[in-house]
Amino acid sequence: MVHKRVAVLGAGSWGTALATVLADNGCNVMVWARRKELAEEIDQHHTNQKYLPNQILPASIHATHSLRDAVIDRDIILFVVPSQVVRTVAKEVCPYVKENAMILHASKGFELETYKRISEVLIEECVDWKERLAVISGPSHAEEVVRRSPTTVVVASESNQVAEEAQSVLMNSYFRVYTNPDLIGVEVGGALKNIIGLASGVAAGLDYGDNALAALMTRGLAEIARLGIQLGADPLTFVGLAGIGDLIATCTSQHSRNWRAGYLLGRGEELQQILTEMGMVVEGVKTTQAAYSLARKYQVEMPIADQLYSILFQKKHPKQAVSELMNRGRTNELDEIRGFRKS
Ligand SMILES: NC(=O)C1=CN([C@@H]2O[C@H](COP(=O)(O)OP(=O)(O)OC[C@H]3O[C@@H](n4cnc5c(N)ncnc54)[C@H](O)[C@@H]3O)[C@@H](O)[C@H]2O)C=CC1
Ligand SMILES: O=C(CO)COP(=O)(O)O
Repeated sequence: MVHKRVAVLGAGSWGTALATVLADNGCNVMVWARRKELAEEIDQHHTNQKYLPNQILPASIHATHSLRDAVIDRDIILFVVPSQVVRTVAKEVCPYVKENAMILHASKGFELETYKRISEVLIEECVDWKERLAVISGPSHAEEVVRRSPTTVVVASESNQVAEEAQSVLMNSYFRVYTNPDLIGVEVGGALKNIIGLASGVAAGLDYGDNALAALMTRGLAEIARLGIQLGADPLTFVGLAGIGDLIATCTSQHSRNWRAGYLLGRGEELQQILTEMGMVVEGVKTTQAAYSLARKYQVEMPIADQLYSILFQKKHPKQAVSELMNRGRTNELDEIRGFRKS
């Protein structure tokens, strides 16, 4: 295995977990943390108590508060910050990133102002990155990865060589990495599953059972695929790890911040209060806004996303939203998946 020099930009739960995988694989890892105290905690005490409590990190992981120092002379730059701040971080590091460095990202969302995918945002900020960029996605809760619990992910790139290089750097005995050429589908699947994760949490908060969960996941996947196909994705990607795989992990796990936020909404708590108390990124909230607009732009039906939008931003009662979903006009399952609908 080639031992690369990697910068991990973002010291939240997922950045720290991916840093652990890379350190286990013998890479020289430098994590960038926005807060100086967190950089010092990771660098000197080998912990990240806020995001991954009670976990001892490999002592070989170093951390810095300086973005410039983090990326200088690194072979791989891995972006793992919340989707809405990718552009700012990319703009700041672009001048310091080594020529030919591989650019990876693991963020799951769209940029709200532009509705762009994260790879599109990265390329806009640094056009040179286009040929050497890949995304990591799939069912991978950070809390389980740091325990070295068996996990499978997918890396997608338009360049097969870049995808295979990323695969060989990340893969190990507990972290199995598949490649996929469908960058669009993998990014869209990773982003949109958070909407259905939130909706599944709402259903649990309302004390609905397995039937409702199965309905949300199945019909949720249909609407993810409908929008994804319009955005240029390969439909088969949605039956892979970045589609159904991540949907299962998010909709059925209490590790999921999206599921938890949805659960509390279903229990009647206020969105702002939930987000403040959680203190972690809940990507599905902004992704629901993006999907609401994208569905209209591309004229795609996304009834679950639409109802979740009304719960989140228009104070619709979750039970009312469920009633409206159940009482939609009659339809044919397969026509809907294919995107055909009787008016
Ligand atoms: N946690 C997980 O298990 C997984 C998370 N992801 C994705 O990874 C991305 C990052 O998520 P997590 O690490 O889980 O988040 P987190 O909530 O654990 O931590 C957020 C991180 O972003 C930083 N941050 C917040 N605002 C910032 C700003 N303005 N500028 C720079 N940094 C800022 C915080 O300081 C913190 O380090 C998200 O897109 C998420 O969907 C993907 C797969 C698994
Ligand atoms: O993407 C994830 C697991 O694959 C993490 O989901 P949450 O952001 O909902 O915790």
